[in-house]
Amino acid sequence: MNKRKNNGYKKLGKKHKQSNKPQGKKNSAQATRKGDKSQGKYSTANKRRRNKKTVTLEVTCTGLTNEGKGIVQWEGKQLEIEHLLPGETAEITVSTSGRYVDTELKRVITPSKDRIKPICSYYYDCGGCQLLHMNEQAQERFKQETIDKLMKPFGKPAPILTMDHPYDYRNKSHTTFGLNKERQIIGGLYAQNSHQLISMDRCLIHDPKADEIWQTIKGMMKSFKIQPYNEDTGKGFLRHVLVKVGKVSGEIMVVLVVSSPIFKGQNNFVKALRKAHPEITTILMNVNNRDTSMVLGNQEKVLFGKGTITDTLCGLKFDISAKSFYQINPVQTEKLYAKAIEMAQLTGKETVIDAYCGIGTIGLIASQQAGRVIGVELNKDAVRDAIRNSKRNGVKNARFYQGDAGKFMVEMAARGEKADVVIMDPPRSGSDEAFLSSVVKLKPKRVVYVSCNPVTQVRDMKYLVRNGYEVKGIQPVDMFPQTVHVETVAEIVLKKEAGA
Ligand SMILES: C[S@@+](CC[C@H](N)C(=O)[O-])C[C@H]1O[C@@H](n2cnc3c(N)ncnc32)[C@H](O)[C@@H]1O
Repeated sequence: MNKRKNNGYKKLGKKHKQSNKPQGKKNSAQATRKGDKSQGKYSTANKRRRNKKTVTLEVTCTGLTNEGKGIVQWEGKQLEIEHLLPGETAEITVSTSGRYVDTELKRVITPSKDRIKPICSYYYDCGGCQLLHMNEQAQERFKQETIDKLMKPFGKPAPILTMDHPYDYRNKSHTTFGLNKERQIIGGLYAQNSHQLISMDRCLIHDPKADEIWQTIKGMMKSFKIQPYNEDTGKGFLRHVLVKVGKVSGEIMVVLVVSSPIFKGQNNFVKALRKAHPEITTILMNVNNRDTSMVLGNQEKVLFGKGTITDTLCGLKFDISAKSFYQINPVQTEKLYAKAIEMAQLTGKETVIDAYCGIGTIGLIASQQAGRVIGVELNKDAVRDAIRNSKRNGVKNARFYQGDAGKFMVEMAARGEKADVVIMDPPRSGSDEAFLSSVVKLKPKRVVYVSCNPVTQVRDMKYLVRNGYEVKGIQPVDMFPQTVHVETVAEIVLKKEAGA
């Protein structure tokens, strides 16, 4: 789509493919069929490999990209080197083929004082975390500087809210299974940007209980004659295990994502899993028989328990379904939501729209200080959870609707309805013009924008600023320690002249 026509609402393309491994480690993300597909045709990739020229260089890192990669200059080009830190000199290899550039960190010659030995032995292969080679202060500095740089058009963000114990925080994990060369069952995570399975037994940011559970399942597979699913052949049964943990309630959901609805020995399997882990409160089977990188399919069956878990956040209780979104770091979520509610400046009278509301968490917390709350969310299961959560918490002034938030807002604006505050928390792709143009028509006095992707947030905030709003404050929250990701919440207010 034409960029001008689209006002910048388009996907960004990747110019160079770069892969780097430190200390001469082999490139772990050697593309499987699927991995290759995502980067272009096989023939192009093969041709590229044949024409590749490789040089070894000694370089000095001058800074970090927003993705935490070290920046070095070479022949007038900026190269991005994974796991290299500012000020470090290092030996790297640069392989070129046409316009493609591959880089690899071979050896750090003068290490930065910020460099630490990663405490995870899978770090350089896995790719799930990107900052384990930096100490905590350097991670904090990197995140703050990245957000400061991106948000510069709107003023200086507040200091990032960090986490005291930045491990074990993920309340949701999904594990994939496969066979190794000896045809033994392995389980773990995919290498970054690939479908190469990295066998592991523990992820330091997962809830430890979740890792124990999938390890048990892996151990049970042989005796229950359960084969791991093979994406290339479409054969096998168990694709993934999804575990959701209620950090406050202790309730645990296990979802067995399988390729077929026929689960032989299902009852005995459930019995044996519950015996090994009596702490599991519900077990589901999700059937995903599509050739897709999506974890969950549409068909779901409860094998044990109520099919949801309940957890407590900001003093309210929330039911969470397998397919519903729930923030993955509840400790930091409480800080994030507290900031969002503070920025909304509610007095008890306002009409608040909770857009992209998920299971209704922000809206229901806001309802305690608002006149009424209207929530809108695309995912049917999440809306069902939100309605149930409203009743469960005795909330009388909140309504939740299923649908596209943009379309919902267009219809609200067309009916001439009013809203005082819009709290929006879209997915990584950000919001869209339909939604934002309707915000401009509805003229809420305040917009509180929660985002897990500051790049799309900046794009959307620029739209609002061009159309009568100003950004009053930005609060980054470290919801994803050890990774490059940061959550931000922004306070955006209608300028007096625009509201008149
Ligand atoms: C980042 S989550 C936020 C959920 C919730 N606010 C929370 O804090 O838990 C984004 C939510 O937007 C929903 N979503 C994605 N696209 C949407 C759309 N076009 N309209 C409405 N909701 C959408 C997703 O299903 C997801 O629940």
